[in-house]
Amino acid sequence: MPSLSALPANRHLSSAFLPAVLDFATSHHCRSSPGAWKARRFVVRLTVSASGDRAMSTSRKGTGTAVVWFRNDLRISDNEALLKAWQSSQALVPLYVVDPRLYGTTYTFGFPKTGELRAQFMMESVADLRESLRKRGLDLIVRQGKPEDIVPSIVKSIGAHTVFAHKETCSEETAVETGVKKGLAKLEGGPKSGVRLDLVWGGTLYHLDDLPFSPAELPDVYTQFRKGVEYNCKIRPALKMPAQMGPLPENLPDKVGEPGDIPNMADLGLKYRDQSPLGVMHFEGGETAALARLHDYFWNKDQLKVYKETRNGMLGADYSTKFSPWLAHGCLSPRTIHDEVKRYESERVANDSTYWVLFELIWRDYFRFVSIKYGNAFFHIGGPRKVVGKSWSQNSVLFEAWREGRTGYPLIDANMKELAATGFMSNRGRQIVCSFMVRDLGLDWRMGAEWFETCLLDYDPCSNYGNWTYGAGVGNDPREDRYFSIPKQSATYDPEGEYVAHWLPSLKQLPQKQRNSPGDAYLKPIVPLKFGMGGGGGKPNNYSRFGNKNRSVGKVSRR
Ligand SMILES: Cc1cc2nc3c(=O)[nH]c(=O)nc-3n(C[C@H](O)[C@H](O)[C@H](O)COP(=O)(O)OP(=O)(O)OC[C@H]3O[C@@H](n4cnc5c(N)ncnc54)[C@H](O)[C@@H]3O)c2cc1C
Ligand SMILES: Nc1ncnc2c1ncn2[C@@H]1O[C@H](COP(=O)(O)OP(=O)(O)OP(=O)(O)O)[C@@H](O)[C@H]1O
Repeated sequence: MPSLSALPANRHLSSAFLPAVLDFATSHHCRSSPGAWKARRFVVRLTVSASGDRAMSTSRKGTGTAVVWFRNDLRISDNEALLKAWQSSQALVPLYVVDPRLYGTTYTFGFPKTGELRAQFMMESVADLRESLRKRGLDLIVRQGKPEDIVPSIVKSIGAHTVFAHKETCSEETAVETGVKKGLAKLEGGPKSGVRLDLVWGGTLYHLDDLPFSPAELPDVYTQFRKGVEYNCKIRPALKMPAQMGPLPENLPDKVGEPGDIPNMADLGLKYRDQSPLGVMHFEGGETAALARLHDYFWNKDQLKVYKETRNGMLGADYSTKFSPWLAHGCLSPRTIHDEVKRYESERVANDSTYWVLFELIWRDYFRFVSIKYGNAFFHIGGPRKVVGKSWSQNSVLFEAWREGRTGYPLIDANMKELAATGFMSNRGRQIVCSFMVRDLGLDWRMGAEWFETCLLDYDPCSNYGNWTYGAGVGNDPREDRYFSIPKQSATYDPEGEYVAHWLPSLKQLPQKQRNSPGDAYLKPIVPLKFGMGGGGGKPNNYSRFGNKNRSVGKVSRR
């Protein structure tokens, strides 16, 4: 079987390569059995005891028909819901439901719930999934409506015994799961009809069942979580998927009608808009593009070995992996990335950088598990820590200036323009604009979080609200007063003003050193900075958790 590194460089994977790419897996095995955390306490141990292999069987012994309901798992590789549906049936129907609520408005401030660029990315991902399923002898049924109505109606038409899907954690998504369950229970025969919704866990690096603590006991500090999982758990290998997964049920069109068109932007009530060519790269939705990016970043460009030094950049495709949009929609699984990191470490080099990609993916896991622990508090103004007594302004003049990139601070304005034009912003930029909005403008952090929810290609409720509550001092951060000084951040991360001039062309005419403090040559700052332009202040943050270049990493490195 060809390995990823044997694939064609600098372009998307050809269809001929895809099935082989999807089947790669490593020989790592998981220590825990499902549900094991329930019986365990959080005990940090320095060794991992292997209690047996947990290789997923890929034989098909099922009966009847099953449905796989695709949600934020728009991939074939490492897809346990798909694999289980295939194993438990003789015929399988893949289904994607375009839920109109996702194209409504955000909860508190009424922004578009899904902006045009993310909607486009999602539909590209669905189209790519359909192509890949067709190559495996299946197809994708696409319907518009509420999953609570559509899933049971498809089940009824084809007489399926089980619906397999991935479990989500936030209340909007879990409410849909509950609705689907209820809809299935209402089918002829009621709950006794025996049609089941089988929700499987599958979007994280560490499996929920393998955690050394229950979600309720999850540590409130990231480092404790990370050490707990690193010392006690093994990451499961990406699942092997069968090369062919057909057949579809006989006479499927007679039962359910045509497979259904993938909506265009007008169908979703949106206008087509392309990502700005000024963006870090063009993000194309779908697993094919995701695997091509993984291959390109790790193997062609060999960037993984320097990731930790470059990851705080803001310009260009390769300062960081750019995996997040694909991860958010499940086009790429973190375990696939992990397997590839391990292969890279054995074939090329293992260093702090190769580890650091996993370190960041553990942050992603952490916020997902935190969302289980804290439920809707994650979205409330007081956050997981239920902070009360802080005054939060909703001043629309300040907010509009922030959102449109007109604050008079080039670093803020450039980042906000990049977000609106491309649906992407660097991690460095996100931290800075969040701090400025909350600490300097004193605005309600939820306005920022909801605007990010609209715009980001990689929007994911857990990572977004987790990071916003963290940045606003109401989340999982031992420090409440994390402040990013704009002068310091500009001097460290954009000393020549290249980034700001890229997004604010009028600054190009200024000498490089002046671009981040242009004085009268740019807009008047909308507010003074909390700690002035000196760049210091009471508690500036040059020592963020995100491991910038000023920080010694020895303490967290496992090596
Ligand atoms: C205010 C704010 C809001 C954010 N909202 C989101 C969001 O909605 N969706 C999202 O995926 N990320 C979010 N992030 C996290 C982070 O900024 C992005 O994941 C990262 O910039 C994506 O670029 P990359 O894939 O090149 O990351 P890399 O630096 O290459 O990191 C690799 C992967 O690690 C994960 N990761 C890295 N940093 C974080 C982090 N701080 N929290 C969680 N996971 C992380 C991502 O999955 C990322 O793809 C947010 C950060 C902040 C400060
Ligand atoms: N996937 C998601 N994306 C964005 N926001 C979400 C998501 N899931 C849940 N939420 C948010 O969760 C919150 C749920 O609010 P709701 O009023 O239904 O419950 P609540 O009364 O606030 O919570 P509780 O009943 O726990 O007190 C809303 O703020 C909603 O926007």
